[in-house]
Amino acid sequence: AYAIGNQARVAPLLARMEAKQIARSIAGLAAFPDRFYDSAHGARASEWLRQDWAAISARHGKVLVETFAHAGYPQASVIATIAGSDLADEVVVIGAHLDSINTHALEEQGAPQAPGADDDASGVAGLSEVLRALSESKYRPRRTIKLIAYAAEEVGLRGSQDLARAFRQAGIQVVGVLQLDMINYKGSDNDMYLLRDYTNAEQNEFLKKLIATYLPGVRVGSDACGYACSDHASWHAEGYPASMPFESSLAQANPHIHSKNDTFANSGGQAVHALKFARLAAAFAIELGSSIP
Ligand SMILES: N[C@H](Cc1ccc(I)cc1)C(=O)NO
Ligand SMILES: [Zn+2]
Ligand SMILES: [Zn+2]
Repeated sequence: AYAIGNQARVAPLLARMEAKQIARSIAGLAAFPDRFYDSAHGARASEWLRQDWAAISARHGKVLVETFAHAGYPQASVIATIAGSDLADEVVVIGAHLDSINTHALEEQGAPQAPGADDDASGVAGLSEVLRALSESKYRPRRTIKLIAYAAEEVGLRGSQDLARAFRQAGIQVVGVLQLDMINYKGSDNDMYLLRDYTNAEQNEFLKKLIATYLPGVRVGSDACGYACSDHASWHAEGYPASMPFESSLAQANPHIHSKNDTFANSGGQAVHALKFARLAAAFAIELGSSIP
């Protein structure tokens, strides 16, 4: 059952999370000409993130940062693992995708052709801020927590499909998955829209309770993609509980995505919206990571 019982730990940790850190990470990722799954840039972005996560988590001392290579293309997924204590064989996953589309446009003086600031540097940057908060507080969960930046989402959820299948085949007990894909463009009145399709309804209710408990004032709606629109669907397909809180309603989604105009400036030039999602992801990881079994 979903329990909320770690307020004493979660509240101060959320308070230490900052929009400016998320903005820094978005800038680092959006600076690549593209993060296409099959380009040299895309492979370099993966290595950049591995190094960034290793540096962020060094002070924790018990975070393992590794890459997961995929067959057929150079971009690797990046995984940060915080090993659990007494329930270590149960795993909580929070994810985002590292790759961007490739516009195949001529490079204009090296100007980024596919910065993917919102789709999905924002989600990866949100994970980086969760990692920083967990590392600085030296948090030790009961269950194992994995932060995953997936390769190759834009070309058919290929990175997360490899990972979800590998976890299923290894019989890994994933108790919950949260996907952050596009979290920084505030296009609608509500702050978050929980996707109804390819997700787990009970876990979505738990997310609403987490928001009510830890994110007062954040307004939640729901919507449906109508298709497998991000990596949560890969985990759902393997029978794992998955959820995706989205930045806006479908109708008011960021119009700049999948173009060279998906810039940080076009997502408002700040990461205040993304911070809400990063805090939700941290609360999800800690409460599910340490709840009573
Ligand atoms: N298809 C998704 C974008 C996307 C995701 C959810 C919704 I609602 C609308 C649009 C994508 O490009 N993910 O990388
Ligand atoms: Zn996309
Ligand atoms: Zn995306």
